[in-house]
Amino acid sequence: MIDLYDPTTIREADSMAIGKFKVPGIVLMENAGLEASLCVQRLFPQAERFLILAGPGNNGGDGYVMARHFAIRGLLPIVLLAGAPEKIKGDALQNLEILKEMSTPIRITEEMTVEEITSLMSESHVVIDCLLGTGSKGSPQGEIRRIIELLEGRNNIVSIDIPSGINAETGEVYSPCVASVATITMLAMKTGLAAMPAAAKAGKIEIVSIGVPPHEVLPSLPCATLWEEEDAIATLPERKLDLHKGGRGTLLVVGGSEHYRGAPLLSALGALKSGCGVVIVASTDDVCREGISFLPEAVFHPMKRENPQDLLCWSERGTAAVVGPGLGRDSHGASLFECIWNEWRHPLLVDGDGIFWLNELKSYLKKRNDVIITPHEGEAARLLGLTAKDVASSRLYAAKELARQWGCVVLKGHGTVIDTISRTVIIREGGPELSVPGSGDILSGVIGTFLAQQISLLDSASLGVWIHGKAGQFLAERKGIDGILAREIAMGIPSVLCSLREKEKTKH
Ligand SMILES: NC(=O)C1=CN([C@@H]2O[C@H](COP(=O)(O)OP(=O)(O)OC[C@H]3O[C@@H](n4cnc5c(N)ncnc54)[C@H](O)[C@@H]3O)[C@@H](O)[C@H]2O)[C@@H](O)CC1
Ligand SMILES: [K+]
Repeated sequence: MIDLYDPTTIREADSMAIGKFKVPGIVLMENAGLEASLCVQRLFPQAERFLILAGPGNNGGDGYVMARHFAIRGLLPIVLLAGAPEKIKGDALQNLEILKEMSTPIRITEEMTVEEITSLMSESHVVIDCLLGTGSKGSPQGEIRRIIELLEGRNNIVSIDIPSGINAETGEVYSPCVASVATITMLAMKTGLAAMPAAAKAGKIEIVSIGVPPHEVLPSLPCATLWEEEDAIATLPERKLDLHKGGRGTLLVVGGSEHYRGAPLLSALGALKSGCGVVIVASTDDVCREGISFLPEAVFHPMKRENPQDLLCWSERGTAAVVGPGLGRDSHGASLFECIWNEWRHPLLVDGDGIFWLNELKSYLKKRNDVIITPHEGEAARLLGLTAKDVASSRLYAAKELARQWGCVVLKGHGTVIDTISRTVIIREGGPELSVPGSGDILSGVIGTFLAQQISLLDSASLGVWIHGKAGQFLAERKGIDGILAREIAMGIPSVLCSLREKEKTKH
């Protein structure tokens, strides 16, 4: 698990290092710049010529320290001051004054032609982006904007702390924005570096010390966490030797309609391939009849769509339910959804058409605190009254807002965000191979399986998304990212689980 912190928390940690631990700010900057310069050399051992683009704040200050340390090592740094050099103050100014006494070239970009700047960019082995850091606000303006535009298309940029032009809190990407091959970030990882779309601008991320132990200055609870394999291993349900299929959970899947017959079957397949004990597919007569040959391991309950209460006969045996895959948008779909939402007494996952009905019927629904909703960006946008573009540009914010309304949300898409108001998890496993029809149905079954085994909402959602993503990744490695069928993702899940269990054994 990688802990993530927003810029406000990082600023408070810097203040604590200065105030409580009495480490002067200029010493923090010295450590940050020295460590960052060493890190750049580890990443580019052959590089000799470094172009340091420095903005007016302390991010620029880190750059002057880096330039000095490159010069000490006999390398060739050049510093370009971008944007209002008269604004430079404090620790950054002091480091600039030191550098001015040395022979390192320092130039002001406003006094240079585009050709001069771009040829320096091309001649350098590494361009170092110290334009904007965690103190930046909104889209880059003025001279900094012009310089970022000149960086477009270069593949030798390393950003310091964050790529200039991202929002380090929300993961938003402004225009223009630096796209880096690596980002060297100070003290701890920023939330915006892990969240899409900004994560795609950061490249490889390295964390360097500012000379104080992070746990001494950062709060014990991070603002968000980035899940890793060890988290999936730690969350796996226990498997005793005398395990009975009831111990693997009993999941009710409610969905399917005239035109969407496959969705509940794929959800059930996802559940069975994730180790669910009993899966009951409650659907139309047709789906149940045809479903038996597709998935004989499932139990089928042909629904009386005019009498949704009939489904509640599974309340005794069932331990969780998924409602929505292919449910349909006719009045039967509405009454089935309303019945399950208001009367099902076990944890519930709402996906697909269930999310449509959640939005339509919200004023008729009882308050529940045991529900996971799994919208993609378009569905999230409808729930929030925003556009899909708004949601895509600020996924962390959208997930938090949905969690405020519904308790636990899985905002699907690359860099899935899971939010329960008090906790935020980001999962980066999986890629474009997962954007295929039925992939979300499989995911609903995977998460439903863990919910049915009494794992918490947050852990069920995180484990389900991680495993689904990893199964996609394994497939992509063997078959590429095009032409994957949703059922192949499900078929890959046992190998993912097996590899997690193997690693679990070696840990004990
Ligand atoms: N003690 C500390 O606080 C430490 C800070 N460090 C560095 O300091 C950075 C934060 O420094 P600052 O708070 O000075 O902030 P920044 O260096 O991020 O930038 C603030 C400056 O940029 C200008 N600016 C803000 N938004 C802009 C925009 N959209 N377009 C153009 N100009 C804009 C502001 O006028 C201000 O002068 C960190 O990212 C890190 O690199 C490190 O040196 C470690 C220690
Ligand atoms: K930067």
